[in-house]
Amino acid sequence: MTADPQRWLWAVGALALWLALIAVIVWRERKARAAAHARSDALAGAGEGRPVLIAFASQTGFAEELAWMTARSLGDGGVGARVLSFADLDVQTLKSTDRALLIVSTTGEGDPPDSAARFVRKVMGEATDLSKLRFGLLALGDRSYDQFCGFGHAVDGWLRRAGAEPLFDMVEVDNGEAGAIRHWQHQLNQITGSVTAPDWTPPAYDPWRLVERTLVNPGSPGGEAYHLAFEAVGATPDWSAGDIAEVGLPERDGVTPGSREYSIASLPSDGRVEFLIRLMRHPDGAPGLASGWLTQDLALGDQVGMRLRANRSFHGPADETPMILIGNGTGIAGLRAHLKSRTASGGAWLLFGERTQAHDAFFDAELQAWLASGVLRRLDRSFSRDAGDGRYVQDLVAAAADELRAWGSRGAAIYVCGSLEGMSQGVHAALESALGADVVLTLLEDGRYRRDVY
Ligand SMILES: Cc1cc2nc3c(=O)[nH]c(=O)nc-3n(C[C@H](O)[C@H](O)[C@H](O)COP(=O)(O)O)c2cc1C
Repeated sequence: MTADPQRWLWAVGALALWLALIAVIVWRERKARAAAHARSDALAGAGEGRPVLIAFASQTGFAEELAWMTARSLGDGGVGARVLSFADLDVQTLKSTDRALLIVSTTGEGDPPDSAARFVRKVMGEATDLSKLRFGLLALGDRSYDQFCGFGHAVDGWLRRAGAEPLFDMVEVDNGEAGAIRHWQHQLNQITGSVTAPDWTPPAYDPWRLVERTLVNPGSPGGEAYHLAFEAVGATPDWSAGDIAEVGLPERDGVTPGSREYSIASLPSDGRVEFLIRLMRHPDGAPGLASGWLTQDLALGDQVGMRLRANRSFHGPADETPMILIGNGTGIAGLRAHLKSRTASGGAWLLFGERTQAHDAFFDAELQAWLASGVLRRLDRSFSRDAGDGRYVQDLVAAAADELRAWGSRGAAIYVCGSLEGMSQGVHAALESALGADVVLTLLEDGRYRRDVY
């Protein structure tokens, strides 16, 4: 114990500052939730009788988008709806609801979205009687993964075991397939008694023009990575750091191959949407469909169809909250948008891994400028192919355990962007060793550990 009054004053001051910071974070979070609740309440009052509960578990925003479209369709058919994220869903709400529509995606290797982590542990971990509940389930997934709609199946099985009665069989959506979504709309019509098919065509693509393309890693032992910039042909829309762009692929042999999603690396204030895209190659060396088209075939001045999608689960925290950004390869794109939107207030720490310092230190000049301005408090990079280094980003996480704990105790939020295999799993394990598995789970459940991995 110290008797020095000045030290005491410093300690009390630091504690007061910390408490104020936490209060601001909680207040901001509440404000955002209150806005969503207000939107939901307006829809809940749309019809007669008890509103249908619509709950979504979304990692990259698609399930959330479909949840609001579902609510609007019900509202148009005279049925009120209440929209909730799985993050806000509890067993009491389910018990007191007679009809629920659940829209859930699967991430990782058959895993639930991060925002559903608490629901999985607290609600699905316990036996419950939901025999008064009737439900419909829309499961989003992608058949190229081993566990297609893994979380959808887990929720379906759990609800049935709890005695809930399905209104119709689970609708599975493979990679946004329009036919399956139309089938879901058809089921909604059964609920509202409506015969007209609601217009659910996703928002049209807007035209954007390629204005810049630079190979950023000539000579790299890794695949070529390109920095691309597109300007809107019409008005530039608004978006936030963490959001995603869907780029429509051109028709080939009469077939439209759908779209590809890329993390946006810029902000509206840049006046353009920027990406960092790796040219993928097939084993025979042929370029990948989307990355080959965007990085090789498309010429400057050419137009593409693109729509921007809110990816709320990767939006940034309040500016006062320190951010720990972790990523590898082209995953720096989404992290760069966050760095661009930061001020020196909360500051950021970037841990980044690539192959070689000489060729793959992406956005180095910008990072140095952010270090100088104080936005970036600390920069740790590893280069796995460099002699004398050989580390991956997860090794940086492991080596910085003490400092991570210190940032954690100041309320920092952790954002991970990059490859799922290897990187995000390795980083997750390294975070668990550094902070403890319980702490990592709590961070995940509190939205202070967010991931955008692919
Ligand atoms: C990193 C990642 C992992 C995924 N893992 C799976 C999976 O294991 N099984 C599956 O069916 N779909 C998987 N998907 C596909 C998503 O479920 C699908 O894209 C869904 O439409 C996303 O919806 P959301 O934006 O609401 O999260 C994965 C997608 C990503 C980006």
